[in-house]
Amino acid sequence: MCPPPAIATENLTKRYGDAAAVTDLDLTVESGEVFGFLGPNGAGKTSTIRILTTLTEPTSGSARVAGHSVSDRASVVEHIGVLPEEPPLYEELTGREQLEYIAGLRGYENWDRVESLLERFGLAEDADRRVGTYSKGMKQKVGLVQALLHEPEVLFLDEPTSGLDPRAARTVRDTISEVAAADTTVFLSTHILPVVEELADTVGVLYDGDLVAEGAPADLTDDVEAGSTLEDVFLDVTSEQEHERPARR
Ligand SMILES: Nc1ncnc2c1ncn2[C@@H]1O[C@H](COP(=O)(O)OP(=O)(O)OP(=O)(O)O)[C@@H](O)[C@H]1O
Repeated sequence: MCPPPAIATENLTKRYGDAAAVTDLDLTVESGEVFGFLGPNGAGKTSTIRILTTLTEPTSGSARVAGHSVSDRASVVEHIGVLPEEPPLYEELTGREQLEYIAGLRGYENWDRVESLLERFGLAEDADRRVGTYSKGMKQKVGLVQALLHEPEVLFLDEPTSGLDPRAARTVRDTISEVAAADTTVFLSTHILPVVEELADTVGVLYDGDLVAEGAPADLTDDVEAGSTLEDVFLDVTSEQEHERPARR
């Protein structure tokens, strides 16, 4: 029997006043896959992620994550890890204290894993310095480690390689491959399309709150023309939409 999808939304809608950010979104992400969530600025990606991670409520429609309704915040939060655009960190804690604090909140006491992740992300030497003294990239790495520390079923990553140097970005991509190989579902939102091309099993393109293309990267690129890239798909789909629909806002 197939496991239930890791993420399933039905008619999911988010409005801010009169402005629609997400409109009747029907999205299914199968368990264990890496889903690349693309879309131009303002398409509604962050709003969708905020609903799926229970940070905001939908205006209408429904969503389930790891088998639980997003209205059941406690159950969803237990099964997910989140790296938002701005990682939530306590500047006054050291890197190690930050991770120990988050691990403690989750009742996760595998300190060896904390140490090995610090090592892996090149943070071990600076682990006893305050987070407030870290560079943007170091904060991003601590944010990622705290998102995946407790081995969540579903990992939400919003621009995970933002601000990282090439070596750190490589570590992040390798880490995503590894957690995906260990059956974690990864919901990956990024504008860096080669990362999606490398890692995603399925890609969805959001435009003005609607899902306008979805499929395996190779199928989507074949639909444009042989030899094209995901960037070509993105440009093709979004310019088609620009011509087809009047500005909604
Ligand atoms: N708190 C808010 N109040 C009002 N409007 C909002 C709010 N958050 C988002 N929006 C609007 O909703 C729409 C979708 O925004 P969202 O941040 O979800 O897009 P995005 O795809 O994540 O964009 P980006 O790629 O630029 O991060 C935009 O028009 C944005 O201005």
